[in-house]
Amino acid sequence: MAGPTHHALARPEFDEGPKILIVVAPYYKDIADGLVAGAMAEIEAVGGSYEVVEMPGALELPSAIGIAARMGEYDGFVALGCVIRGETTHYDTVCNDSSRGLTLLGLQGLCIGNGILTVENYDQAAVRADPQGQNKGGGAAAAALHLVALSRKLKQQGKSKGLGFTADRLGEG
Ligand SMILES: Nc1c(NC[C@H](O)[C@H](O)[C@H](O)CO)[nH]c(=O)[nH]c1=O
Ligand SMILES: CC(=O)[C@@H](O)COP(=O)(O)O
Repeated sequence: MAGPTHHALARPEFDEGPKILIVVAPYYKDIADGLVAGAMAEIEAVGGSYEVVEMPGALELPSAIGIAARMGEYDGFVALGCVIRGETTHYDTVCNDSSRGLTLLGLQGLCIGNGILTVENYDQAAVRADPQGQNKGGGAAAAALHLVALSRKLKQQGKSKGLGFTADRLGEG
């Protein structure tokens, strides 16, 4: 069923292309491939670069980002995967804990786009993963890029005002 159109922000602009880590769980491979394609295109569109790492399932994505963030190499992260409801309550665990993990990392200052689909069936996932469809991979990348842009802007403002910037992000300091 068609719903209201979502408003998308204009793409942020960068003097220096951001380096993004795409962390994907190819638990449903075709779905994951569509999500990654959409994310790659969005990052390329702003002159950014990316690397891709795979994890077994959505539950591993927050941990993988937490580990990678400690390297201090990436400006932002995109978490991609798909959770389809099964017969047991495991669906709720995977959906809720993957989302909670990403949110907690985000609140610590990491720039993360959440592109983990949480759906009832494969068809719902397919239309959301398709870069020519709902393009949720591209949307997750766009979210990460907007956070990177905000982070850089605020750091720059801090510098121009002669303020020290507190290195309180994971992987800094
Ligand atoms: N059921 C789904 C999973 N389950 C696997 C978990 O994410 C995790 O890998 C396992 O519990 C080991 O820690 N993962 C998905 O990405 N999608 C699912 O539908
Ligand atoms: C996401 C899930 O929970 C699913 O893959 C697991 O299915 P089930 O609840 O039937 O074990």
